Amino acid sequence: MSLYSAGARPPGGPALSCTLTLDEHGREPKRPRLDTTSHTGFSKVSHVSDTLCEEGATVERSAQAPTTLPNADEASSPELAPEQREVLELVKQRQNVFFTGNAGTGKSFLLNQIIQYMRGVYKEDFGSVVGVTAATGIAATHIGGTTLHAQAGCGIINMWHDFGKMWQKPAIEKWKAIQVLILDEISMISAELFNALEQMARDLRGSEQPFGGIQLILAGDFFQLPPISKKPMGIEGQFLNRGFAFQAPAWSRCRLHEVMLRKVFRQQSDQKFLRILQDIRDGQPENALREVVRCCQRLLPEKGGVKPTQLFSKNAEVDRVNTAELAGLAQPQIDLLGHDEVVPHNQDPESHAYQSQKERLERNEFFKDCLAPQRAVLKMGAQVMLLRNLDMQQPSNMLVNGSRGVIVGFRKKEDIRPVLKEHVRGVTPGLTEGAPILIADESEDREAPADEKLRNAAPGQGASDGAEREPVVDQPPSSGDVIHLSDDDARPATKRPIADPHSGDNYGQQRATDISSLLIRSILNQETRAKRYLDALDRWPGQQVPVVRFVSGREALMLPEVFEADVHSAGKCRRIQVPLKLAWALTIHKCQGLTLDFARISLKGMFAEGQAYVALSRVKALEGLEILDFAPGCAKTSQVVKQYYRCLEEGSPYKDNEWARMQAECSSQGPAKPGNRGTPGGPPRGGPGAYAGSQGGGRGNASGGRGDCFRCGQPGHWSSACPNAPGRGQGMGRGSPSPGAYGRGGGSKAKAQQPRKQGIGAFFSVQNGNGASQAPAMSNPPSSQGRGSSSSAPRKDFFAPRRSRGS
Ligand SMILES: Nc1ncnc2c1ncn2[C@@H]1O[C@H](COP(=O)(O)OP(=O)(O)OP(=O)(O)O)[C@@H](O)[C@H]1O
Repeated sequence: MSLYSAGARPPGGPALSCTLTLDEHGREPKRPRLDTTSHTGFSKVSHVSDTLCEEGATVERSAQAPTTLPNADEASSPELAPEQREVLELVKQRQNVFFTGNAGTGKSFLLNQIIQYMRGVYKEDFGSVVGVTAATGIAATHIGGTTLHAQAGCGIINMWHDFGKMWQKPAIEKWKAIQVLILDEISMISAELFNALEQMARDLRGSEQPFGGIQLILAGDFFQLPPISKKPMGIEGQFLNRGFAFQAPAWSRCRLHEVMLRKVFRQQSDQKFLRILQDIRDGQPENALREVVRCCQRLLPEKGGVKPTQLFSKNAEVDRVNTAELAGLAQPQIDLLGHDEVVPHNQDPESHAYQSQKERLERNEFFKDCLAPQRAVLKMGAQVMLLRNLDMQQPSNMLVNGSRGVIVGFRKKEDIRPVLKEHVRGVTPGLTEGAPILIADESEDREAPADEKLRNAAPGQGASDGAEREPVVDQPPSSGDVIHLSDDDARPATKRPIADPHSGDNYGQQRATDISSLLIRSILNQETRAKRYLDALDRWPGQQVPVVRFVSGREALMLPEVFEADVHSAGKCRRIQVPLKLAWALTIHKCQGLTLDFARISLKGMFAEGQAYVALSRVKALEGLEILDFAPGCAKTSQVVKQYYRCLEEGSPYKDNEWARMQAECSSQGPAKPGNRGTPGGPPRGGPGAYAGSQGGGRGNASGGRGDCFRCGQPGHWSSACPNAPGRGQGMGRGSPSPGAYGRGGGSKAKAQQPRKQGIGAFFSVQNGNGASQAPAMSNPPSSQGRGSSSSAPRKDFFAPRRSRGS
């Protein structure tokens, strides 16, 4: 089955042939379409190749997964564009799909449709069977998912051995249960990560099928932001996050049906802007940018009191703008300090191990990098962004990491505690579903005007001492069913009962109702959850909890959340803080995936390929765009990506030497190449497993284990025939000898004589075309002699011709 459209020549590519056949169900294929009103410049609208049939290869799914998903009414959306429908069909047929297209072609929109469909199919199992993920937290917000890292259970990968976390029980269970993996913004997933996860999925699931038989639904646009690769620090085992996902051997292994979405929805009302964006995307930005600057270097007015979102390339600019905007609000400042703590693995405070783990944890970068600031400085009216996913079980109510809103009030901790306590006891005090939200208003009863209080406040008060200034009780922007009480709702109930015209409650009940109705819905009557929030609230030093009205119209109390990071072989770092960040300005990396009505964009300091394109393509029309500054050469396009898309258009396999180059880079710095099974002598080399072993206390030394099974660490067999692999008897959870427990050698296939200690180290290998495991490209292995170099030539599977694209 092949679908091609006849049409114009792709930029730099040959004219496309037109081959249309009926599919295997005898359906007429979707007609190729060229949308003259909003074309992306690609002549081929859809590219679906089905070499699974052509090559006689079938992708085996896990036993419990049906081969074709049933129809679910939810997904029969008449609004989908033809290519979007094409993708949905493939999804229903349980094919692996990658769909791409210009910014605004509805990739995330379609993912949401697919997710809705999957919910209909899997019903209550949806959460465990379908992994909804994106490359970044913010991108995940648009599809109600989580980051790929969180779903995978590996967290942020700094070292190859971090993949070892996936051998912990919860992660293994997740990987075993999952049948579908949805991943948005694939452009930001590196080849190294994609390859590693594909390998890990196979190992964890005990299946040699691509991704262990999980159905893959990948979306993204490689012309947008690339993966953030890391600077080599000369550290053994450092994970550099290199390459585009399509450069990974795993990409071709997954036999993806590639579909190009062609209709741009976002800018469909502004053809001129659409052409400009296309030129920038194509790598011909000079005239296009000149035109943008000519049209848009002017001040955009506020709309309904809302300022345009400002986009910058760097965090420093974002912070500067947010701080200035906050200062411009004539409202008292509320300083909320977070609670930081560390939890060493070792539980004996007298022990040396405890002390050293504690010190390591205290110095950990988590406390610098944590999204939630140690000191959150907020005001009424501040534009904020949510840093957590909340109420994910309720699609209509969902508040996701990245949701933007405005602070409309504060509630006192002392008023919230009793309400939470009631929920811990399973009682919902005074809560009526859909009860009106009560918000304090400025009143004649107030002791002093807010700004007067601010003037009276001692210099520095509330800034660093953890004591908040008086909360603002100003009238927030109004919303339909909000009742503005002329009182501070924190006032003791006995002092001034106020009748609620809707419920007739007195003030005391009303206050509880107010707080209850503002609570994250998933707390209601869920004792454990309520208890967790109560614990966090008690440990958090702040006294005022912000109420945020989100763009969706929902208002919610932003109770402190626990932000936590696992630090390998040391313990946990923790911060308890309200999950909010100022958001008048955002970095361009944070805005990928957003559609903005109007934006003020700085084109200065762009450092990544695709960055200018991402920034500019957020808005719908030139009239909604203000350019702050401009630097020549700000719009960069990746030549690799251009070539990849050319191949996609032509239906030819994409090949480059990048994967091999990454490996050569390793071997040039040391004689061993990743993937080699050990050479006698020397420390463990040759792959993350080896580094994990070495980091994990010198396991995998010269004395043993080279050539050990990558799965169980035992000598005498290869991982592909591991008798201890999951699904072949023995589980691989904590406590069983996990591959990560052992270092791996490089070089020869000599079997180790001595199994090493067990533990949860890292393990990671790449399967070559013959099913033999090899380690992936490593960065900066220290040079040493005696390491194998037998695989210095590019491995066959890295360059295996992709299945034909059907022409
Ligand atoms: N079939 C459709 N019908 C109506 N509107 C659509 C459709 N598909 C997408 N849209 C709208 O087009 C806009 C852009 O969609 P979306 O954000 O999903 O695009 P995208 O391809 O994911 O963009 P980006 O690559 O920039 O993240 C959204 O406002 C979305 O609601």
